[in-house]
Amino acid sequence: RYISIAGVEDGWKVISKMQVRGAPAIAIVGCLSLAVEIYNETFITKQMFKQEIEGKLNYLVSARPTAVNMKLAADDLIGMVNDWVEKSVISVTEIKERFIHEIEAMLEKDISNNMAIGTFGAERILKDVPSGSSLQLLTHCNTGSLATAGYGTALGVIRKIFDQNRLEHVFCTETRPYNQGARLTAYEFVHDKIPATLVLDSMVASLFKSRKIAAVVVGADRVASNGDTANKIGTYQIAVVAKHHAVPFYVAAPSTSIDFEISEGDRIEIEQRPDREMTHIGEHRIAAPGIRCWNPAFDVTPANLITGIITEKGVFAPNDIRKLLELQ
Ligand SMILES: CSC[C@@H](O)[C@@H](O)C(=O)COP(=O)(O)O
Repeated sequence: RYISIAGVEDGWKVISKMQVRGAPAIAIVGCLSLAVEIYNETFITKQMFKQEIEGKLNYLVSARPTAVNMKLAADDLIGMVNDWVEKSVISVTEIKERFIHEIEAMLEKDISNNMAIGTFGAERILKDVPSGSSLQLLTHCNTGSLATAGYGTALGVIRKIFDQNRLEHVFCTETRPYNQGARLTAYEFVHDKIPATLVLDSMVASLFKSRKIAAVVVGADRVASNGDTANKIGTYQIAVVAKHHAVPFYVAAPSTSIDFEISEGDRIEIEQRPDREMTHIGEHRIAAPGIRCWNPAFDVTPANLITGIITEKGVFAPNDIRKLLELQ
């Protein structure tokens, strides 16, 4: 479904209600909602522009707390505006135009990041299988075109392996309780005619036992500087089970999902979602009335369960992710 977004208030709502979701898409839609809002506004002074965009970007950051992309985008944009404001040669109109241009550029940058992640990830995963043979993968949640500006992160890696005719099959988890796997990832696989099978979250151990899964590849909402990774609830238990079955476990994430200011995963704020997402499917109640619920939207996979973090700059061992800073 297409939903019109007239400004920041709409942007905040679609993010908070998860009509738009996925860490990169949250940042891009949030920032675009601000671009739309200011497009027809006239600013008298640079200070007025600066104050307005700062307040509104920080408001957008508050829509969902775990994914870091919106926060990093807000910090970058605020930093840029501060620089431009200090340069007295630039008019407020020019600052506004540059600001909107920077936001539009996020779309193209995200797609090119995802293509690079796809290439690096495919290369790494295929290195471990005999040349010319095809492989089976598992993914969790949705990390595709519907979670990014296009192509996808973990799903981009899967697309790349498929494009190279090396994908025998991919399994996607249902991803309870919001069912991003069943609703979105499955949709993208069917749409692109990628050979795929849906499994329940509780089937992963059995899947590893009964099928030869070459690797797990998932996305990230926030990677801490020690490589601990927050991603959709259920990711951690897949990583534990993957370790038991000696299945390599990869996180695919652009540098816009890496938070070098957070030292370890325990410091990442985990969003709690409403009980209703667990107790109901659509309008239909499935849980016994009166039962209490615990509904964290994300969990943190410790770095020692992660084989590699696939970024647009290459694949890093989780404890080496800080090397990415040297490449920026
Ligand atoms: C490229 S999207 C990466 C992550 O944002 C994704 O794996 C995920 O956990 C999404 O959670 P969601 O609650 O649907 O926003």
